[in-house]
Amino acid sequence: MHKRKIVVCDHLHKKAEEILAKEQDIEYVNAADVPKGGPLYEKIKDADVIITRSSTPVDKELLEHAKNLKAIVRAGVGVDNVDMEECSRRGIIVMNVPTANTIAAVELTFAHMLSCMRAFPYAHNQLKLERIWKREAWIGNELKGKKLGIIGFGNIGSRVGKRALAFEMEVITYDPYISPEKATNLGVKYTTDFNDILACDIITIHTPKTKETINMIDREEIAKMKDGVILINCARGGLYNEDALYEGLKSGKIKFAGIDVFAKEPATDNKLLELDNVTVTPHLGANTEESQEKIAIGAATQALEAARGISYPNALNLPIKEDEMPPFVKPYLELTQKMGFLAAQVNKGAYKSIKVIAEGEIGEYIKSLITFAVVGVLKESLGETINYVNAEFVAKERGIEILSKKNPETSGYKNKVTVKLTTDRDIIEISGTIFEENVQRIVDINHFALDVEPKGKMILFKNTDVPGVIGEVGMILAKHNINIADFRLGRDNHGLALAVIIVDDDVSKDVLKELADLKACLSVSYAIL
Ligand SMILES: NC(=O)c1ccc[n+]([C@@H]2O[C@H](COP(=O)([O-])OP(=O)(O)OC[C@H]3O[C@@H](n4cnc5c(N)ncnc54)[C@H](O)[C@@H]3O)[C@@H](O)[C@H]2O)c1
Ligand SMILES: O=C(O)[C@H](O)COP(=O)(O)O
Repeated sequence: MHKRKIVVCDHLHKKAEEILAKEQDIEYVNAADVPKGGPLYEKIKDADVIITRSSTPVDKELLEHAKNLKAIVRAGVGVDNVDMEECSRRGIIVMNVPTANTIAAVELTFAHMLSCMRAFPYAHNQLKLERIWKREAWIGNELKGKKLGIIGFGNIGSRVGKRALAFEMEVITYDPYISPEKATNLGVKYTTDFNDILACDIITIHTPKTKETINMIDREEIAKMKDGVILINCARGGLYNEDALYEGLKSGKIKFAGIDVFAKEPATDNKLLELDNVTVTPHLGANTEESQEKIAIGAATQALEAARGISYPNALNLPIKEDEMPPFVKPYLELTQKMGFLAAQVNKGAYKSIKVIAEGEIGEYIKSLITFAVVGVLKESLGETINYVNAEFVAKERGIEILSKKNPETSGYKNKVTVKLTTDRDIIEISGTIFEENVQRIVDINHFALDVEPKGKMILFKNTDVPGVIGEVGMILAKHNINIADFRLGRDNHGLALAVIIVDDDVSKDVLKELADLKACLSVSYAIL
């Protein structure tokens, strides 16, 4: 039996191994202790799926060594260690395991906040390491009554807000991507003015690391803050500019900072460590037994599903989210892919453009239809290496123009999709619709009206519409023991006809040649759907 290989690249809770190691169809490799770079590349060179945490940089170099990789499971939330664009270009699906570590990160945020308020680690060290009992040296402050500014009000930020209210703090949040009610319903003030956050006593950030959020707090922002402000970062290093943070802490403008994450990790030589008004932890936001167990179960289960090609839960770079679409859309997507595949088999040549025309309500899903059409067309030449993630990248790289048109007006069908494939040799246009009960039908090929189920072995036979042709075609097929399962004919007003003949048996090149040699034949092609 061919086994699919799953490699775990970082330390996970033992539950992951319990789930993965017992599966008969899976080759499980634990590479958590394998050094990054060459030794790890050796382990992952034939992996189907890898599971990583933030310590494995999933960059171009790693991907270059993982030629068989189909999916990556990031056992956690942040995917800033993953080159998403490169993964998409290569058709690799990236998933994360959101929410499993939310509470762990929320509670660590409070650990830092309280530690900053009471200089907890310094008092602790003085007593424990120096055996000095000096109570008067450690006068702290209380959370009660302080104003907390939360940047990013997602899973973690919102729960930090909820708990801060229990500490009787005044809470305000800045997150332009949520509805204000998400905050106000909890009793948290919502602002679109970042200055309101900068005016707070304590500021904590809970956004992902993106182009927009890197250096979100820099010298300029720190200058606007209250003297003696406290800053917490349990999200990602670099969201607060580390040089600016260092200067602010050194000058006393920032009274204390609680930092779990660093721009470069491991951060053993980070200059923030020299200061005596920071509390630091080595990226422990997700490190609780509870959170790691949940993450391990989630990551292992997702990796199994992906390795078996069953599903891709929490996929981040899939352009199509089928579960968010109304049920009528899916059959159209499938039909569109089949029409693309049929078009590519019938119109062989160098692809110039792929156009999708959608009529009716289905037009709302034109982007997804395009993806499916492109996958259908390119599957003919690229086989299984093309998928919904890399389809448009690959098409662009090959210089294939992708065109689309939405037509709210319909031409007799409630919804209709047309795939038009232009190659250096020909143009083919195939239209299809879905009838009641999800029945897929091709209703037009190059302006010949037809009614064909897109399924099985199909001969497309174009001829001058003269008597006797059907008989001649039937005779040739019978002579070669090819059984006709269905015969559909489209005719135009110019004396031409197009037959789509569905057959039960394989059709050889010789048979196609015999058909092509018939006097009335204008073209013949063969496709298997
Ligand atoms: N220290 C750790 O170990 C640890 C653990 C878990 C998560 N994290 C980090 O915390 C981050 C947040 O996690 P989450 O689960 O709450 O994610 P989430 O996606 O639920 O929330 C992120 C929030 O940030 C907001 N946001 C994005 N860009 C913004 C911007 N420019 N300004 C303001 N808000 C913005 C989003 O709208 C969203 O509401 C993760 O991306 C991860 O990097 C760190
Ligand atoms: O983004 C996350 O989920 C956290 O930063 C945890 O990262 P880790 O899995 O490397 O601890």
